[in-house]
Amino acid sequence: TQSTRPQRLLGAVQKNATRGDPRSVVQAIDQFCRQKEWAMNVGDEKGCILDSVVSEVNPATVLELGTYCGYSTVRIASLLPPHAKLITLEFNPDFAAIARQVIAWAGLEDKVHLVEGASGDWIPKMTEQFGVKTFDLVFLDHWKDRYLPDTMLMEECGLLRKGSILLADNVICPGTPDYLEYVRSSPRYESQYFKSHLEYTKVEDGLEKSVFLG
Ligand SMILES: Cc1ncnc2c1ncn2[C@@H]1O[C@H](/C=C/CNC(=O)c2cc(-c3ccc(F)cc3)cc(O)c2O)C[C@H]1O
Ligand SMILES: [Mg+2]
Repeated sequence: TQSTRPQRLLGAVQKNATRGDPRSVVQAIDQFCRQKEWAMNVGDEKGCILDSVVSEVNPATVLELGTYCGYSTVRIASLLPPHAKLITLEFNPDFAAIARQVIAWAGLEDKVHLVEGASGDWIPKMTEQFGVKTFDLVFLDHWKDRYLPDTMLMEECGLLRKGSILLADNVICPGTPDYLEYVRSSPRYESQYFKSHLEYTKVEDGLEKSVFLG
């Protein structure tokens, strides 16, 4: 039977990356996506912006919405301090299965909790299930029409504190117009756009970094 693109991406990691070396996993995926098959990972160019925001925030608690194959999960987790926790939500079981193996190959399973399910169902359960009070950093990279409703849900559930950072991928391409309008016009956020390019292409895209002001 035919393999899927995520399965072929995992194969490239297992073939070209060194077990326990997150940077080699990231490099193997970027090489696969540039040379073989495009895939919707945040990629190397926007990935450097992601790295700089993670390093600056130095978060103890991170929430990622939309794991896919685990590329950004590995990038983020590899930069976390010792006892920090990254919870990543993925509702497609096939993607989740691939992501688990990518995260394991990188040797980061102790820092990552991959939860299979929909963000809308799990955001309200974060505190009771994982003992998380608030998130220091949220990386939004799931269905683009879910960014705004999930942000409002996180506010309602008290998961954001004064200074929590939201970092959103694809605010230009494919685009998240309602989310962008919200974080840029709301007095409760201070937003900044990081211009970049759609992963592995010359098309414009960027990340929006928004600080929750409480
Ligand atoms: C609500 C919810 N809960 C849990 N997991 C969720 C979820 N919604 C999606 N997910 C999971 O996240 C992943 C979805 C990500 C959606 N990302 C995209 O659709 C996406 C699309 C492009 C793109 C750009 C130009 C083009 F021409 C074509 C594609 C680029 C990107 O960087 C993207 O993130 C996989 C899915 O199972
Ligand atoms: Mg994306």
